Amino acid sequence: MKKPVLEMNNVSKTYDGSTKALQGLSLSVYRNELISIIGPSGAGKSTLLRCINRMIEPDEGSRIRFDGNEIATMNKRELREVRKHVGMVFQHYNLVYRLSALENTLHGRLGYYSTLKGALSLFSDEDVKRACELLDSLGLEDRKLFKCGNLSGGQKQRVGIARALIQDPKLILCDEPIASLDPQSSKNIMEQLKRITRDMGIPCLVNLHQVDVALAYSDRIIGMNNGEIVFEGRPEQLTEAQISKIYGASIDELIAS
Ligand SMILES: Nc1ncnc2c1ncn2[C@@H]1O[C@H](COP(=O)(O)OP(=O)(O)OP(=O)(O)O)[C@@H](O)[C@H]1O
Repeated sequence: MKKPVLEMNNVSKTYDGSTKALQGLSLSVYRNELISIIGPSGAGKSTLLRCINRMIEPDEGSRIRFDGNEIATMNKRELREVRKHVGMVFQHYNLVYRLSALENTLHGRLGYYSTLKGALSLFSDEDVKRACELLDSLGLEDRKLFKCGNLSGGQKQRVGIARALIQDPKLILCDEPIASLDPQSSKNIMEQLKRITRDMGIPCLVNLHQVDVALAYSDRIIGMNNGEIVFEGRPEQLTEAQISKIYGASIDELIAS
């Protein structure tokens, strides 16, 4: 039987002792899967992604197995080791704008270097070569030495993807990766994520606000409402009634809003 890369069981997150952002949620993620997470604002999508690599600490009793290891109870050193293999792509890119696309990409390797070498940017020739190849493969061959602050939104996000890929990730988490992009750039980024999933076998878990994008690119869609999974299935299984259940509103209301 296929083994999941990520297995979440009974994961909860309560903020400030009262806001139940995640309520006993379970989810398995397999290789070669692009999974979209959709749901209204406040449903818990970002919290879910951030609990996976413990950028947010889940509640006690939550179980998160990644690549065969239990993350929820790991110490800091073990967690650092795991985080090396979990790439993250952010809505606002999280790039250092005064540095080049190449330097930002190389930052994805920092987990593999000593603090001193990293601080001095002493990256190996091999890593520099790989960073260049990744930027080439993402259509940024003529932008490698551009400062990231001077790149377009779509180009910035492709640098964000290159930085995630150079980590040698076993999983990529994307928190609203297209929320700040125009439709053409959004399409390009989703196609890149699809290519990564299909050709490199790296599963991507993607938070999205656009149902049409989720339908077009996902192998599986997770619908969340109020910290719970209220739909899980293939795009063709997502009916209008299911969409209303996820968003707590009719399709007409959603289109009008
Ligand atoms: N740091 C925090 N402290 C307290 N409450 C928080 C914190 N972060 C999130 N929440 C609350 O947890 C719930 C889930 O938030 P989360 O950001 O995960 O939702 P989301 O589905 O990603 O929303 P959006 O689509 O608007 O980004 C919300 O009620 C939110 O107000």
